[in-house]
Amino acid sequence: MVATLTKITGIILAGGESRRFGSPKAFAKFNNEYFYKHAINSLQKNVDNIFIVSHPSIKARFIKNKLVTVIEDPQEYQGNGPLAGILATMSIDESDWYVVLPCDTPQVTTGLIKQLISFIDPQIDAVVPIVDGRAQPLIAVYHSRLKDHIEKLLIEKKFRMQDLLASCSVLFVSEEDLSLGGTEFHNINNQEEYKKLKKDSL
Ligand SMILES: Nc1nc2c(ncn2[C@@H]2O[C@H](COP(=O)(O)OP(=O)(O)OP(=O)(O)O)[C@@H](O)[C@H]2O)c(=O)[nH]1
Repeated sequence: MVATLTKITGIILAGGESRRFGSPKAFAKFNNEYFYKHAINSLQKNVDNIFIVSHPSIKARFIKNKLVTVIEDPQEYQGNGPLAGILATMSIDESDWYVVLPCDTPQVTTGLIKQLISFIDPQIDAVVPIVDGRAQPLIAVYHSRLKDHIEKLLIEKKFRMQDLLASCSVLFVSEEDLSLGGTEFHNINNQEEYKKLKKDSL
């Protein structure tokens, strides 16, 4: 729970197809924990509640509890990418801010999420890190006022996170602004990257 009256919800995106990986990435293991569990661990001390947004075929496999709810993408946008998952959560949960995480960055930390939240400012719509010169919109914080805008983008078939970033007020934070361990943003797309992750952690 955060120490202010601002309500913050975590969104774990787990509705992708994992085609390159070959099986649902949320249930790959790192350090004896499912990938999605690492996302929960990094969020739980920083947010008031957590939504996992997944698809019907794997929804039942996630462990739910008082903090964690599992939902699906809106049917009309299933398979259209992360924006639908963010909208699904904003539509049923009333928070001020939403911390978004993918389910395939098992090295994400509580400290990183805490730092991202520390940049929240009522004047902006989103806090998005820039790592290795690239914006990281799937490990970022979004204000609830973006809900109608995200819905409009989806109706217009603008499904890319970039479409959102280009049309709202974003505070981009650099690697220098964040004290990083270096691996927090590493996402796992295929078996080769997964093997390397496990090897490097030995
Ligand atoms: N809720 C939701 N999450 C998604 C969707 N598409 C991707 N994600 C999530 O976004 C993150 C990054 O996804 P990607 O690795 O780009 O895509 P993927 O579909 O999981 O994998 P590939 O099929 O190999 O492209 C992962 O956590 C996915 O589960 C979607 O349509 N809905």
